[in-house]
Amino acid sequence: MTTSPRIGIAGITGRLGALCAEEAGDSLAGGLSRHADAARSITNNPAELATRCDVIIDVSHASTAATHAEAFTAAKCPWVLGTTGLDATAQAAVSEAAKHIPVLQAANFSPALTLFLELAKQLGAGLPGYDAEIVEIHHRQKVDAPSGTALAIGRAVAEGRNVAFEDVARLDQNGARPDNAIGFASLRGGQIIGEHDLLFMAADEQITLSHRALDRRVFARGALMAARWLAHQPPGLYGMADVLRRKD
Ligand SMILES: NC(=O)C1=CN([C@@H]2O[C@H](COP(=O)(O)OP(=O)(O)OC[C@H]3O[C@@H](n4cnc5c(N)ncnc54)[C@H](OP(=O)(O)O)[C@@H]3O)[C@@H](O)[C@H]2O)C=CC1
Ligand SMILES: O=C(O)C1=N[C@H](C(=O)O)C[C@H](O)C1
Repeated sequence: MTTSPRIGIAGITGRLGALCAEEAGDSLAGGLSRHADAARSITNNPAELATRCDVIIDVSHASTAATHAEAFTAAKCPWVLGTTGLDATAQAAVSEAAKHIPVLQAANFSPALTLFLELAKQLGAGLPGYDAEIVEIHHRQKVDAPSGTALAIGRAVAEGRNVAFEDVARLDQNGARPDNAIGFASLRGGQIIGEHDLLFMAADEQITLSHRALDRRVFARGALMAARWLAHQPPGLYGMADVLRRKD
């Protein structure tokens, strides 16, 4: 393989996929869409895209994840998966694929948000007994809620507290909060790119960690950084923190 891997984009017609294609520049080897367009090197066949690429960035739709897992595994093609909203079956297919090919799964490709997750874990560990709530706001077209990032933040807090996320997450549940609960609230409207707040609240003080994506390109640039790194890794399941920790 050359040092600049050939990159394919699944979801190339989408808001983020189109930006990833622009950021890939000359490295772009093709795209995947439900509507093939040979003139633009866009196929509707994931297996075909995989034969043309050294790595695929997937920012499409949760319903495609299991099919993509199978196709990219068969082609031995590294897979950067940024799509959110996967159900348990799709997530299991991702984990299975990572036994055979390099897979980098990240709900948020922003470098700052990646560090936010580490801070969330630290705050979870350091502030036992504080109520933790996550508020996220996105554009009116977003299909999944809570956002993948909000869920990742919740998982980081739970990990810091050494509790099982499934036991403490209050998804779609209001009412009184039991100890250790992690609450979620989602707002949708306009063209907001992505806002996440993590609040820790006690009777006598409160701390809030906030992230605002101001330009969707922050995700596209992070996805490209991840793809160029993942193309040279052995099979396994990676995250954005692995990319930021790289020594090169
Ligand atoms: N990891 C990260 O940093 C980020 C992740 N995301 C995630 O990336 C994904 C895409 O986001 P975004 O670009 O805003 O979404 P869009 O809806 O703009 O794009 C998704 C593309 O996926 C394709 N697609 C394939 N199957 C389906 C289906 N069943 N229903 C709808 N679309 C389908 C569509 O292309 P076509 O019609 O041509 O097939 C569509 O253009 C989401 O899961 C989002 O949460 C978003 C931003 C940042
Ligand atoms: O759909 C989006 O737009 C975004 N999705 C990701 C998520 O679900 O967390 C990341 C980002 O917030 C934008």
